[in-house]
Amino acid sequence: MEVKETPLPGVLLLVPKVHGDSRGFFLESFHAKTFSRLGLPQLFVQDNHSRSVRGVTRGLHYQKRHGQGKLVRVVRGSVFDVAVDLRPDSPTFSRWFGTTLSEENHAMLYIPEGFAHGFQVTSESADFLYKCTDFYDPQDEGGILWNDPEVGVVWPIAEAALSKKDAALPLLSAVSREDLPRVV
Ligand SMILES: Cc1cn([C@H]2C[C@H](O)[C@@H](COP(=O)(O)OP(=O)(O)O[C@H]3O[C@H](C)C(=O)[C@H](O)[C@H]3O)O2)c(=O)[nH]c1=O
Repeated sequence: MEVKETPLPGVLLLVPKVHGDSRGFFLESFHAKTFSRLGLPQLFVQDNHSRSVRGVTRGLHYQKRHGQGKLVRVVRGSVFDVAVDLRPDSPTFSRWFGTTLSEENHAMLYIPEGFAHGFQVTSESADFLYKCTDFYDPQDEGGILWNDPEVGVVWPIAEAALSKKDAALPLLSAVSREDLPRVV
């Protein structure tokens, strides 16, 4: 597993070793001992799979009190994946980091609690899989608008296809401190 730090402390880019042969390839997408060695969580309690078409932008989401660490990857197609630091006292508060995750590069991103997460599909369709360190709690959801100018994410596709919920998310400046992710 190749591990690269990002400009956001705690957000890590992970590229698993790919064992290719005439049949195709094999890779380990998660290994508790490797994660323990990297200081990453070993316990993920929920796996998710979403499929989206080109231009769909999901996010920027987080959970307020039951923050979810997320290990995200793409098994078909490609996305531009983004993490935004929403830890109020962090020196990188409101800073974002983005990278392409795809079936070609096999790259994974680990996004800790305290960050908003979102992605935009850059292929015809994309299958997005991720592991979460806490359970989904719809009453605990928070989010900020995908194109909040204060955050300034540079998305590959200007015209995002959004859910009604995401189109109505607030700007970061309108989110009170108690509605930001709780940092344990
Ligand atoms: C997140 C989630 C959703 N759902 C149900 C609720 C809705 O009936 C349906 C779609 O939910 P939503 O529109 O919130 O899905 P996304 O827009 O992909 O939300 C996710 O988008 C960004 C990228 C994230 O990182 C979060 O994991 C999550 O907020 O799935 C569940 O049953 N379990 C879940 O864990």
